[in-house]
Amino acid sequence: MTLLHLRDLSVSLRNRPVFRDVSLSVEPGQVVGLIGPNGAGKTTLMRAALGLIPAQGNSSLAVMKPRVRARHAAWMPQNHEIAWPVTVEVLVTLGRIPHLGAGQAVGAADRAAVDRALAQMGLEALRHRTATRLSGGEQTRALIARTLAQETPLVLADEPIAGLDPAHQIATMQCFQDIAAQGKSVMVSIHDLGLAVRHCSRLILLAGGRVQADGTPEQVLTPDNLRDHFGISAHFAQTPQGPVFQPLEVVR
Ligand SMILES: Nc1ncnc2c1ncn2[C@@H]1O[C@H](COP(=O)(O)OP(=O)(O)OP(=O)(O)O)[C@@H](O)[C@H]1O
Repeated sequence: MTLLHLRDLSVSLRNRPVFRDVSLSVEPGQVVGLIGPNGAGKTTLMRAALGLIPAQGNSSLAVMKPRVRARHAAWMPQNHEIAWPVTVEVLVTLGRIPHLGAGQAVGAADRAAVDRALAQMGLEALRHRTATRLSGGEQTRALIARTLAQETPLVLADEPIAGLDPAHQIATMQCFQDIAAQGKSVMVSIHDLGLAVRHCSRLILLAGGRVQADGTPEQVLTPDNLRDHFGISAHFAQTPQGPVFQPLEVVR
């Protein structure tokens, strides 16, 4: 079952084309890293795929009714600010709203999903703290937990690991791999190519208004693509500890 299908998706913002004719499918079991330089259109692509902004072409998510879509795809936006001074537990429980009927109270299954999400993000000790009084990285983890609590087949996350410490960056990417191993999929925009090559099964390189490459990290992070679309050179090696990618120099 395809979890996301985009066909010829194009977006212009204020009459400026951001990207055009993007076609792709996301199948179960994938951690898809959406990569590209600043302003390439990664956020815009995910928002258009979700139907949050107008687009030309087709997105299988955008045509769903909001309630159906919220059970199919969870969305973590790039802005990691929390608006309300609720506890972490309450914030994460908000992820269960798509699963509740009108007026239906949170039940045992919802509480279990919240507990799982808190554990996945290592937030048990913070569950009764006021979310707005957490550190920036802790707030980000709470928002990831809310997204996970939705327990959808597909997760779309916009730079979720930005601002996390190294251990939590790795743990979060491993959590996404665990989700994919359950037959779900995660699409994540990410600037840290070192973590992307280690934890993403597939990379989609968006640049110059187009998908420039789509495949395994080895297929996408070629010296030519790194030079042409990121303006860098890099060291990319397979090691006994897995693939290691280190950006080296700006080459333009
Ligand atoms: N509301 C808007 N109105 C007009 N232009 C916009 C708007 N939002 C984004 N853009 C433009 O669309 C382009 C793509 O922006 P987008 O945020 O999708 O890029 P991105 O790849 O996510 O970037 P980053 O890596 O910096 O987060 C940029 O040129 C940006 O200036």
